[in-house]
Amino acid sequence: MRPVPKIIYTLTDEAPMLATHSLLPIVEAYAAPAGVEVETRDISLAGRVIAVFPDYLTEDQRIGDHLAELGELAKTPEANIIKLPNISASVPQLKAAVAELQAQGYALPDYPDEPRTDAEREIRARYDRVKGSAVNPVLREGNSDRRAPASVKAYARTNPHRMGEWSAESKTAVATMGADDFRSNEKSVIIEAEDTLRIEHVAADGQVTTLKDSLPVQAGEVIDATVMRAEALSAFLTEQVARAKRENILFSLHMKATMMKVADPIIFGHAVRAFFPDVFAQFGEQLQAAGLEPDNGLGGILSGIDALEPSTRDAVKEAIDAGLADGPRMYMVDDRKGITNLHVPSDVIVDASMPALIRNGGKGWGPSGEEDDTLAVIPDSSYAGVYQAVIEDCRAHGALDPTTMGSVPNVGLMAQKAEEYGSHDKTFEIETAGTVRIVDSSGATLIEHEVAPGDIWRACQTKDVPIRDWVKLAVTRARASGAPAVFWLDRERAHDANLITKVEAYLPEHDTEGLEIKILNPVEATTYSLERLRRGEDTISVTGNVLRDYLTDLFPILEVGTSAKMLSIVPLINGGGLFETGAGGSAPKHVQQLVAENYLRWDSLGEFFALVPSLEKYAEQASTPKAAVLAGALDRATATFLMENRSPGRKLGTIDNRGSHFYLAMYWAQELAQQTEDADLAAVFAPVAEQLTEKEETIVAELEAVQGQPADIGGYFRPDAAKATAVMRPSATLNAVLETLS
Ligand SMILES: NC(=O)C1=CN([C@@H]2O[C@H](COP(=O)(O)OP(=O)(O)OC[C@H]3O[C@@H](n4cnc5c(N)ncnc54)[C@H](OP(=O)(O)O)[C@@H]3O)[C@@H](O)[C@H]2O)C=CC1
Ligand SMILES: O=C(O)CCC(=O)C(=O)O
Ligand SMILES: [Mg+2]
Repeated sequence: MRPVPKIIYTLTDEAPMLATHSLLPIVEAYAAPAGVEVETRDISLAGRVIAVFPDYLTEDQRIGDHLAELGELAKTPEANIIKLPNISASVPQLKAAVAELQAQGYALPDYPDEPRTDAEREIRARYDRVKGSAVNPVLREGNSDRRAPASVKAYARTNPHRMGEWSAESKTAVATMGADDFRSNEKSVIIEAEDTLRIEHVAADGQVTTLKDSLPVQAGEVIDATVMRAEALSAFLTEQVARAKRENILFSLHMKATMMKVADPIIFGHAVRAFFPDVFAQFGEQLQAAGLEPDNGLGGILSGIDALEPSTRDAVKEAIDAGLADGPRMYMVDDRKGITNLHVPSDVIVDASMPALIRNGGKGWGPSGEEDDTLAVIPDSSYAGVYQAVIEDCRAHGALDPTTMGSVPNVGLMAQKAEEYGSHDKTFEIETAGTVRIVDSSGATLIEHEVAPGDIWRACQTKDVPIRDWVKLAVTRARASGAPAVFWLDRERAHDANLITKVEAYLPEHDTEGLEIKILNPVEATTYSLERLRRGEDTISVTGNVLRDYLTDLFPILEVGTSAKMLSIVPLINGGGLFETGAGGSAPKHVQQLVAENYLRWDSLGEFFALVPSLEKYAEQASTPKAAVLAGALDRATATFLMENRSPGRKLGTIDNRGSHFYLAMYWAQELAQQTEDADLAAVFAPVAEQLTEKEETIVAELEAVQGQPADIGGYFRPDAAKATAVMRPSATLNAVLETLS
């Protein structure tokens, strides 16, 4: 028997999770009369921690492994999952979540920084399953289609967001290595037949150590390996610190330590060392002995500093202060709290931070709250040139204009952990000089690199089925939109050269008559797309997984001010649907604001946009035409919502997330009451529409009345459900109207 179709709404973290406490009851209430089944699954950071330690917890504390369950579901045609952003935890975030759960009575083990015993290694392995980007790669069993809906572009054209001015004299620049990095050392092969490979280190004396004994591969799969040279990386970072100081601009490092969860924290650690050379020259050994590694940032060192004996502790603090005073001014995460760019590896993630810098006229925030030009350091040169090209374009032509600019939607290759995003279980920090090689089952070496201690070696894999599907999706989108499609691939890069042969082989499988399809390297593609963008023209970017991540924040943030308003669909390869909400993250700053002043400025447009295709998919999966009626009405309601400008304001006194949900509910009910496709639904929703419309003033007043005082949600990573619901549903009038639907 086939499983009963249902929509799975994910419970995640931070702002989107709080928003769910208000929005989901509306969705459930509206779904019920249409016979649409909606269920939830908990994939929050706290939920995932709980799920991997059942043996440490009481029966009623346990949660099943919902992520694994959804990962299996995503491989079936029945999948219909609405995925909100979740925390991809860095080590400091993971430790904070564990501490909160322990304080709530969950007897979880501490996170072992340096596991020594087998028991500790086993605990660490469980935490490693939760760490970093552990959710998205499991659910993304399809490629990505992210774009700004036409209604959002129309809204931005008439209500443009603020864009900082760009000066031709701006000293803002991107610094990247260009040699001895991942891009320049990359080697790539296409696998001919299914096999199981292994990764080995061969020391100078011939001793062979297995780094990974089983790497199953399929025919047609692209396997790459590359290495970043530690010595060159250190020298490069030291030079950038000096350059920022010399040019008197802000120093900032932009990485993705949450997704590249092995390589990027190591690179982050190198940057901390480069910024504070004296700290590590003088106290490196003591810090290491106390487990205070720079990979978890300056914040990790400062928070564990009491482990040092008092005189050393004070001397380290002094040396850090001296380093901050002597070095260039640092780009700040929060200047009032003294949180620098190098405090926490997850605070400044490249996808969200670089566009924010560009949107702001190339200015970052310095230690005294001042705005200034910035040296943005992106060590690996694979994609850094994209940002440099945008910066040069803005310097030459000024800021982009949201009232006239076109759009750059994205078709991204991401299925089955494609490319760099699947590299973390194949990334190694090298201990001894020698070579690292990938060997097939016959013993033949496919790829090898010479390595030195400290080098970061990594392998990536990209399966053939996803590549084929990606080419098809690109053609489908080009046909549907009429825009040219550009594959951002670089013939000079080993992996990309292999992808180009596949793209050239698979394109003829489709009808491309009349379509404009190009292959350009990332810098050329940026320039080409920007020229068109400035002329108001649209250009589809067809990219690999990392550029997908980067560009689906970059262009939306420039075009419509935020990536929260993106439509983000993942047509799953086996026929199901995954509907991501927006393209941004879980907005920790918004939670701080809610707790401080009971105001949540999270914009749920991404959720509204995801619900429409999810309901359409449900209509098809469950043969329930009423679901399609709900979808159509929601689509029209969302357009009204945008036109009437019902998104949350940024500040107290306007409607926030909760008020925006009320308006959506009102417009949605009005549309359902008015439509003529389904008389039953029209009859059910007529009184709801009438009451919501009539009571608008009362409901808005009830929602606004709570603003301005602190709110208690009883936890950050795992709030108390009843408290969070009370905070997020403060309008008795609205709740009573929704109640009539149940
Ligand atoms: N899909 C996913 O699951 C993703 C998860 N993450 C995770 O999210 C967390 C935070 O990452 P961070 O780098 O701070 O990026 P965020 O996208 O969370 O934050 C950057 C800023 O984006 C804006 N923003 C994002 N979404 C919305 C929304 N719906 N409504 C209003 N504003 C929004 C806000 O700023 P402003 O309005 O001031 O511009 C916010 O402060 C991390 O744990 C990260 O790993 C990150 C990306 C994607
Ligand atoms: O999975 C993550 O950590 C972040 C995902 C992300 O930023 C994206 O897909 O745009
Ligand atoms: Mg992203």
